[in-house]
Amino acid sequence: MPSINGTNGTNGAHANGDGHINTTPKTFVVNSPNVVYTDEEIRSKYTYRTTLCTVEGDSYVAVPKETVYDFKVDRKVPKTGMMLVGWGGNNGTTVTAGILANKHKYSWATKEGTQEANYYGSVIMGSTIKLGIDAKGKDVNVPFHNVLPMVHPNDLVIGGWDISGMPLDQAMDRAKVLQPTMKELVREEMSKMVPLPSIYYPDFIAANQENRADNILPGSKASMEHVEKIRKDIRDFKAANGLDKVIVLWTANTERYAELIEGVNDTADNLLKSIEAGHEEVSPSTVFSVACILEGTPFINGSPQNTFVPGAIQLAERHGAFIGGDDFKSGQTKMKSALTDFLINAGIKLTSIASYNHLGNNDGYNLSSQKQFRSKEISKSNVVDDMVAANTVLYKEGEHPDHTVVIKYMPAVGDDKRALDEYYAEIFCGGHQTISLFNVCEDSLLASPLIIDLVVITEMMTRIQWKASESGASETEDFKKFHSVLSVLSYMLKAPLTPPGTPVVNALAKQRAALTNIFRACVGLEPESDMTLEHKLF
Ligand SMILES: NC(=O)c1ccc[n+]([C@@H]2O[C@H](COP(=O)([O-])OP(=O)(O)OC[C@H]3O[C@@H](n4cnc5c(N)ncnc54)[C@H](O)[C@@H]3O)[C@@H](O)[C@H]2O)c1
Ligand SMILES: O=P([O-])([O-])O[C@@H]1[C@@H](O)[C@H](O)[C@@H](O)[C@H](O)[C@@H]1O
Repeated sequence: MPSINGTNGTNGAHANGDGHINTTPKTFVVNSPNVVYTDEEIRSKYTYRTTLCTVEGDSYVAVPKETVYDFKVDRKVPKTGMMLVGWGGNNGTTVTAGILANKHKYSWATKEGTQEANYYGSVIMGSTIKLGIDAKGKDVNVPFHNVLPMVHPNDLVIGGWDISGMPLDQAMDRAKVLQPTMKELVREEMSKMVPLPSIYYPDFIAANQENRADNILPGSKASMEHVEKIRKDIRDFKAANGLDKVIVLWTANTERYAELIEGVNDTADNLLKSIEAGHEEVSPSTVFSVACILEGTPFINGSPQNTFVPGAIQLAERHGAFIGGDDFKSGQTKMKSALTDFLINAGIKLTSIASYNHLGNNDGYNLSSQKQFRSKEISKSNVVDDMVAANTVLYKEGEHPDHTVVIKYMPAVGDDKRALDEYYAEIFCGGHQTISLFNVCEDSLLASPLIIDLVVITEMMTRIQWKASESGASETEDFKKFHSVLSVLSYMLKAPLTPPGTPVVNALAKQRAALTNIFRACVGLEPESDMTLEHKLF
């Protein structure tokens, strides 16, 4: 029976960094009547169990509910391109250099000794999931990357756009993120990477970015020419590199919010008309999203602005194109979504969060402009809403902790953001707990692995289809794709975009569990409940 394997999954012994030979298996196959493997695909029959609650009188009645789904996973790992908007920025250059260093298995001298390339900070490449238990009841864990046949980041072909035409070796120097010894190893390859010219509508990003804008397409407002040029860029990149698939990800500057205007961006047709008419409220990121949707290329937004205006979401749904966002959840906010979850679920009443940071990179420079800061303030502030609303014991309807977000631009610290947070909470019988955090986040080194996770998971989602078993659908047809809005990406994002009308989950543990358990379901495995009854009932 074939074992599950990513392109680089290994099942054999391998040496750890310290030379220790580890013989623990890294791949697995599920032996179940509900799972069928062929060379082309994995089919699984999965019973999804939930509890339906209805109010009767002054109480709930909870009824367990079962829905049986068929999942189908295409096992062929495609040759995949990653096109970054903002490729010449701190994140774009850092993720590119990091992938090259891993691909070539580079190591470099640092003051602490020799550093090997790795994918630390990537949930897919750097973490494991519990597969089950062995005969002695001991947990068995396998690399997350081997749960399904995913693209290996080493195999990604990288390209993209930037309003700055600086070749990537120089842009990497401008970013001031990576060790010189590492940069020298990738410099030659990076010097041959030059961003494609991009669209630049000055009003959407800080005026202080104008000096970078030397690599721009004609036109300072939305147009169908811009849409078609971006579509052609994607097709040309795909053809030039013999790619099966391309994923586009926005890691360009944070834009101001676009005003939501009826008749302009409220529907797909109105948005297309507004682009045609060059409406000034259509942002570059929305133009990129429309181009990708029309090209059938998944588009992910790593920044906080409202790229996905209602018309863009409707267009994605109409075309069955995948979109996801918003705003990488890399350090300060990731901590917030974990700490808030822990405090509130421990019955501790969080009453205020003071969330300050300063940073000195170009992102911080752009965010020093109020309109761009406002986009970030929104994404950083809403991250606790679901956790607060879920605890009606601590919080009355509409009650929530005070929450302040401050970001300051301090050039001296560069990409090494300083996050200072104070969490203030009420505890037992009038007590208080004050948690102060000082968290130095090397922002681009935290964001780069998230870019990889977003791209690899998005590509994987394009190869998963489902149908409700009772739907009467035939064995071979009527399989459907997941909804166009990939809320499964939420773990990597501050302000997760969800299908219209569906709830937003920000709690970090729930987000990871959703991703893990959906992938487990695709190979017919139950969610990991952590009940470990085998260790309690004996
Ligand atoms: N930890 C993190 O670094 C982190 C976390 C969450 C979100 N973000 C967001 O990711 C984005 C990138 O962060 P960064 O540190 O790389 O910023 P950066 O300023 O270094 O890079 C942004 C790049 O985008 C380019 N650009 C601007 N407008 C463009 C356009 N219309 N088309 C193409 N390129 C364009 C700029 O020239 C620049 O090279 C920012 O929006 C930031 O808020 C970063
Ligand atoms: O660390 P995190 O909150 O996830 O994300 C970061 C913010 O703390 C920072 O203020 C901002 O400049 C970065 O773009 C990024 O958004």
